Amino acid sequence: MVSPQVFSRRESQESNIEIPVMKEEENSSLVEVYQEKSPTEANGHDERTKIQLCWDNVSYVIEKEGQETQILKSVSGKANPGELLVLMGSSGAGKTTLLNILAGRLNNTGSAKIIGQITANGTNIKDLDFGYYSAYVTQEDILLPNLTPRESLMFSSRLRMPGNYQQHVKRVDGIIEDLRLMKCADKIVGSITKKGLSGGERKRVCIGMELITDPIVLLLDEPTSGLDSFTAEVVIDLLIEQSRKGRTVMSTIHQPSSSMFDKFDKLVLLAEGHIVYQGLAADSTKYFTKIGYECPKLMNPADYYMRLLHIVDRKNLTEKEHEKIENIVAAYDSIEQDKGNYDESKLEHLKTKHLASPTNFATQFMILLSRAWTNSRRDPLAGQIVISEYITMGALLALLCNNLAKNYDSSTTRTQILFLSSTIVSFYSCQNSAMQFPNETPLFLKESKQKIYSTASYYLSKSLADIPMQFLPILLYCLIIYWAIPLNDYDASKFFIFYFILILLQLNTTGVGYILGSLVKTETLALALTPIFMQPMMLWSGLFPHVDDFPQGFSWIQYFSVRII
Ligand SMILES: Nc1ncnc2c1ncn2[C@@H]1O[C@H](COP(=O)(O)OP(=O)(O)OP(=O)(O)O)[C@@H](O)[C@H]1O
Repeated sequence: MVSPQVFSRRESQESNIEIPVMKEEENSSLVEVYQEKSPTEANGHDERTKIQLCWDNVSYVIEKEGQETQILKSVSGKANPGELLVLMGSSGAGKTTLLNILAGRLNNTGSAKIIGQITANGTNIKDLDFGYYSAYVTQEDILLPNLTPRESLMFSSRLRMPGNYQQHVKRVDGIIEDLRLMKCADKIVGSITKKGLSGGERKRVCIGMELITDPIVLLLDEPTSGLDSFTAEVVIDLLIEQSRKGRTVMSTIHQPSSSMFDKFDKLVLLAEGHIVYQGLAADSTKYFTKIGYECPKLMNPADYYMRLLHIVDRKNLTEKEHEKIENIVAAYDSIEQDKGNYDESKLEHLKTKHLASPTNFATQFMILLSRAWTNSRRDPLAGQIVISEYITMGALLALLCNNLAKNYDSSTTRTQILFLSSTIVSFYSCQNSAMQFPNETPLFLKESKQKIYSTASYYLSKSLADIPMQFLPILLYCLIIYWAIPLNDYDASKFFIFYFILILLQLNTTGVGYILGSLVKTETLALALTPIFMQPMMLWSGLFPHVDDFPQGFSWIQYFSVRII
């Protein structure tokens, strides 16, 4: 077996797009040089496995309020190994839908139906665990903001691939080199609020995260969106390089520059759910000239196609738009060609393989704990805010109630302070954890869909990594109010009981916060949702009214409250 680097060195000297096939004698001599297992080998893929992905008469039908809408209209086509195939078309033409169907990310539901079949080397992808062979790079960059690219890739490799530490390091170094990430490998990824990597670097890291498993089919949704034309071209160059390693690379692209367009191997143009061109990108202008739509000489063909296929209002097509699309579709349909059938019979028949995590629960937990801890300790501001919240509230309470002990009838006030303490802990914990979660939900959903780890290992590791930043502020709060007021005799054991009860409450409401945070997509919504959920829990916590005064049959509700007294 040969490492991918060997392939890339050999192939970079080749200018055409032929898929390199190694001769047996070359292969065996290289085995002696490269004793290390390549990622492909580690994943169980044969080094020479190549996939032709075909889609045959695929339709996607949505049913809404009794009305059926056909998003994809019986489209057929194929993507070959060793080529970069680009999907283009006007907004809403169905590019992402097709890509998602090919990736196996869309399934039949009550309101959506997929018709037709998708095959990989002639086998229906439903009969394969296609995730084993393919990878999908989403339009959004799904990365943890406080990790570096090297750390992100390393955690991903350790979670997804077998091997020892040295093998993971080697694999990650190879990807960093392949994707030209050397300069930024040890910089923090960053986020909207925290400066980090540039858009192009971030996108390359996202591609690297998917290349960790050495997929044979690489699907990408608009990897160049939001990038300037130069950076976008760098991304395209990298995708071409990846395809030359024998991968089948398919990507949707918005508005490529003309020099970028010239680099595409194959082009699939979509209009209103129909494929209207499929073939060599370089031949597309000739084809459109032939059917009566000549691209002006000095115009970027990509711009021309976008204008030609542009529809102002999809629901109300003008007569002119309707006629134009009908003509282009009819011209394409009239071409006699084998559009969606598997024709690379020399490619190996794929066997059903199942995605199985290479790690057990304990390993997943340890890697996830280390990742979550690294990510959260690099965000000191969040911790500082939580500490200030508790210290401020503790100090205010201590200031107002510090002569409580002198007051002979202070039991009511003590009860109120206990209630207030439980409210503070519940609110802050719930709110802070709910706000954290929307940022991590896309990563968690993506990784759990890829069956990289179990939900339990993720939840446990996350809760444990958050503990220091949650236990410490509560300890500071207790130290301030318990002795300053004082809430009890100067008895250390009672102090720890008080602290312990607040910690239990904190763990509980943090869990509630995770649930709320996972229900919404933004921090703002999570913030808005917290009081809606927490306020009723305060209402029936037993302070007003007392549990004994609850309506008959409702006493159970006290257990769903922030009650600690
Ligand atoms: N589940 C769905 N329910 C209703 N409509 C849908 C659904 N999925 C897709 N659509 C509609 O199908 C059309 C095609 O969507 P798709 O995202 O595939 O377009 P696109 O070509 O990728 O567009 P863009 O370039 O703007 O991302 C759009 O009009 C979209 O609103």
